[in-house]
Amino acid sequence: MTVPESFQAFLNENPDAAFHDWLRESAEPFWTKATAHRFTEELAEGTLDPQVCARYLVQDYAFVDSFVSLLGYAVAYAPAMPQKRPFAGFLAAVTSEENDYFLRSFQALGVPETQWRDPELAPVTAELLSVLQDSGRSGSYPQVLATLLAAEWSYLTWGLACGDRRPQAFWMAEWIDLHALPEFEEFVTWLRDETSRVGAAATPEVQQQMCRTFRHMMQLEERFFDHAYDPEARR
Ligand SMILES: Cc1ncc(C[n+]2csc(CCO)c2C)c(N)n1
Repeated sequence: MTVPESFQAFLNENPDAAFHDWLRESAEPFWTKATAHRFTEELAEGTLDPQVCARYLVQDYAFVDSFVSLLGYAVAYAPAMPQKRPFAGFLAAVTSEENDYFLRSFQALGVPETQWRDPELAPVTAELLSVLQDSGRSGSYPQVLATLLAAEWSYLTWGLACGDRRPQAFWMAEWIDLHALPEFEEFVTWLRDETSRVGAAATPEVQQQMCRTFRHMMQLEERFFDHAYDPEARR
């Protein structure tokens, strides 16, 4: 089944659909591959190889650092206080509790400081960082929304799919918790509604750009998980 190229055509076929439905469906098969990946399944089952987990977290620490800057752009570009507030609240959370999680995990997994502080970036990480940077510098609120929503909504989706499975090891259990907490779900639900509000009112050109960015992000999210298993793979 193919997804209509424009949001208007998608709406004609699905009159009750929201803009974010079009984004998600247009991002297949990557959406499903990124939200039901072997990595998150092994995380939930507690069978994830600590070395795979360490490799992932080192790259992700670099990712989250750039992600925080993108949230800063969201605060700047958001039209008014009702939108700035949720971004600012989330920004505060990501720069406090989450940073602490990474540092404790690096210690428990035996990752030396030189490695997490100044890691050699995998090609997929470098590509992700440049998408974040380009979105941030674009000056476009819709573009920032599409990028943030891809990263957040996909993580919430696998987080909720873990259900109540929590392995013994804190570096696995807490990584699931971070992406399944009610506060996180509340923020992502708000972000999804905000993206749909802005996307539905945007020009067809801006809608296309949001759709391309969301799909590209999802492709990179899948490759990001793959990399933890096969760091030498080149794609
Ligand atoms: C490659 C990659 N993509 C998305 C996320 C999701 N994410 C980035 S920052 C943040 C805030 C709260 O955890 C969340 C959910 C990630 N960690 N790594």
